[in-house]
Parts: sequence; structure tokens; C-alpha cells
Amino acid sequence: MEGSGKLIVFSAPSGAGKTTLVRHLLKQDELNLAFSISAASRSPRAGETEGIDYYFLGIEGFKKRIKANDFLEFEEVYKDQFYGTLKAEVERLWALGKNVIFDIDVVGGLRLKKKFPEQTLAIFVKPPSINELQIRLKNRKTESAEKIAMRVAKASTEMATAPQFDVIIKNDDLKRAKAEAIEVVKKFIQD
Ligand SMILES: Nc1nc2c(ncn2[C@@H]2O[C@H](COP(=O)(O)OP(=O)(O)O)[C@@H](O)[C@H]2O)c(=O)[nH]1
Ligand SMILES: Nc1ncnc2c1ncn2[C@@H]1O[C@H](COP(=O)(O)OP(=O)(O)O)[C@@H](O)[C@H]1O
Repeated sequence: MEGSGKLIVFSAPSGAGKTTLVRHLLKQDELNLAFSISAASRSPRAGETEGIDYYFLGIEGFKKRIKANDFLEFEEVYKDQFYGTLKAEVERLWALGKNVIFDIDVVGGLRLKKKFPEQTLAIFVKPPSINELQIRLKNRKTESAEKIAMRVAKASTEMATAPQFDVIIKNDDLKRAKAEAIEVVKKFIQD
């Protein structure tokens, strides 16, 4: 797969604030970004829309696409919960002349960086602490206590991958983190 667009990857433990930062960047027209809509094996949450937040394939549908070699990368992010980037999605956005921005897990993020080393800026969003992650996920009210525990349990291993990323943005003060995100992405796109 080839294309001239750039890839901006945001990875972090769940609750660190990637979605918040990515949404903010998408509002900056001068960055010419488009969001890579991932495929997911899970069902939509309240407020999520098919083809906007994810392509919700269901577990069987997802496995079919794995067999067909349709993914650029995919991961079983949590037990029995698959997420992945479809090749066709990145091709679609490159064809529109866009730089593509991703909200994906740390393993997927590093895999994309390896596949497209020159074209990719891999950003790790670092939460102030694991305890703060738990508080944010509780406040977000989208996950059951069990699912929060599962996400928090994974956070330490994910935090250990931070040094492999090109940039680490600490998301303590959100306003500052947003400004830093714009600055690093702008610089990468202009270079
Ligand atoms: N490898 C990979 N991970 C993804 C992809 N899309 C989403 N994820 C990750 O899957 C995890 C779960 O996403 P989600 O259920 O929306 O939970 P949230 O992070 O708590 O909002 C997050 O860590 C996402 O970054 C993808 O295409 N590939
Ligand atoms: N700097 C911050 N301080 C406090 N709360 C934050 C901050 N950044 C994000 N949040 C909140 O924390 C929760 C998790 O953020 P989200 O962007 O959904 O994370 P992720 O996509 O990494 O799981 C959301 O409810 C969000 O509004």
C-alpha cells in the first residue's frame, strides 16, 4: 500500500484523553486531517454511530475480514474485543488528499509506525497517573466497573511502551495538552 499522505497516530491507555485530543485536532482546518474510522467487533455504545465512530462488524464479520487480509493492522485489544484499521479506510482518506489521524491502541500504533516509518508521527498520550485514569473512566460513565478494571489493569504495560513513541504528550492540564498537540502535528505536517 502506498500513498503520499501523513499518518498521525494517537495511542494511550484508555481514559488518558486520546479521543478528546483527536477531536480537537480535527477541528483545526489548516492541519487537513481526517479520522481513520476503525473496525470493531463490539456493539455501539449509546451515542455512537456506525461509520462515524467505528465500523461495527460484529465478531463474525471481523474474523471474515481478518481472513480476507483486509486489515493494515488489528489487535485483540481486550479479551474477545477486536479493533483494527482497514486498508480500504486509509486508501479512501489518502485519495481525498488528507492526512490521516488515528485513535488506536499502543500495539497498533507502533505497528503502523513500523510499516510507514517516514510518513508516521506516533504520539503517546500520558495520563498524570493510573489512579487519575480510573477517575476519568468512572466520570465518563461509558463503562461498567468490570470494564473499567480491565482497562486500568492494562494501563501499566501500555505506559511502559511510551519511550518507543516519537512524542509523549502529558495530559494533565487539558488546555496545555491541546496546544502542544496542535504544535507537534503542525510541525510534522509542514516538514
Ligand atoms: N490496534 C487498534 N486499536 C484500536 C483501533 N481502534 C480503536 N482501538 C483501541 O481500542 C481500545 C478500545 O477502544 P474503545 O472501546 O473505544 O474504548 P476507549 O478507549 O475506552 O474509548 C482503545 O485503546 C482504542 O485506542 C484500531 O483500529 N486498531
Ligand atoms: N486533561 C484532562 N483532565 C480531566 N479530564 C480529562 C482530561 N482529558 C480528558 N478528560 C476526560 O477524561 C475522560 C477520558 O478521555 P477520553 O478522551 O475519552 O480518553 P481515551 O480516548 O484515551 O479513552 C473523558 O471523560 C474526558 O472528557
